[in-house]
Amino acid sequence: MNQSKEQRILNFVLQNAVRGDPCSVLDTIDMYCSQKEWAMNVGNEKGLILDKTVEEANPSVALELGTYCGYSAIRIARLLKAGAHLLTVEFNPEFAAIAKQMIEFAGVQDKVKLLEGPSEEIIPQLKKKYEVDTLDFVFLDHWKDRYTPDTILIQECNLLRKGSVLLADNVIVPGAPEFLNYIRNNPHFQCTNYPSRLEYMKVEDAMEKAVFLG
Ligand SMILES: O=C(NCCc1nnc(-c2ccc3[nH]cnc3c2)[nH]1)c1cc(-c2ccc(F)cc2)cc(O)c1O
Ligand SMILES: [Mg+2]
Repeated sequence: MNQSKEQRILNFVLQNAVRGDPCSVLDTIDMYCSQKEWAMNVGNEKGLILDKTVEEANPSVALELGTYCGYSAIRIARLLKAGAHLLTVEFNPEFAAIAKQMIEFAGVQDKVKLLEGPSEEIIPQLKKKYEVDTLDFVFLDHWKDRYTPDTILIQECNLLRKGSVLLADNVIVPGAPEFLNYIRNNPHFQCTNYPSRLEYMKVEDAMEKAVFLG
């Protein structure tokens, strides 16, 4: 049975990156996906916006929706302070299996908890089952039509506190118009747009930051 693209990316990392070195894993994924096969990792250009937002938020508890191969989970985890952790949600079992291996190879597995299943099921379990009080940072990078319902669900589950930071990928391509409309017209959020490029392409994309005002 021939390999999936995600398996080829993982194999390229296992053979070419430095075990235990997150930056080496990120650079190797970016090299493969810019030279050999495009893949929907946040990439290095939008990755720098993600880095700055995570550093500014300096979260104790972070949530990522949409793990994919684990690129942004590694990107976030490498910046977390001692004792901080990232919960990342992946719906697709094949993606989850690849991401688990990628995260372990990068050596950040102690900071990352990979949760398999649909976000709409997992979000309501975060307080009781995963012992979350509130989320300091949320990275939205899953199905674009889930950004709005999951942002509403996160609020309904009382998971945000004054100053919680949401960052959404792909608000131009593939696009999340309903989310932009929802979040920019919501008085409980202070929004900032960060124009960028679609990963590995000369195509315009953007990220949207939304700070919860309480
Ligand atoms: O679809 C994307 N990302 C989503 C993957 C995912 N990985 N996991 C999930 C999940 C996780 C829990 C869930 N719970 C419920 N639905 C769920 C979906 N979704 C995506 C697509 C593109 C893209 C751009 C241009 C193109 F021509 C084609 C594609 C670029 C990007 O940066 C993306 O992030
Ligand atoms: Mg994305």
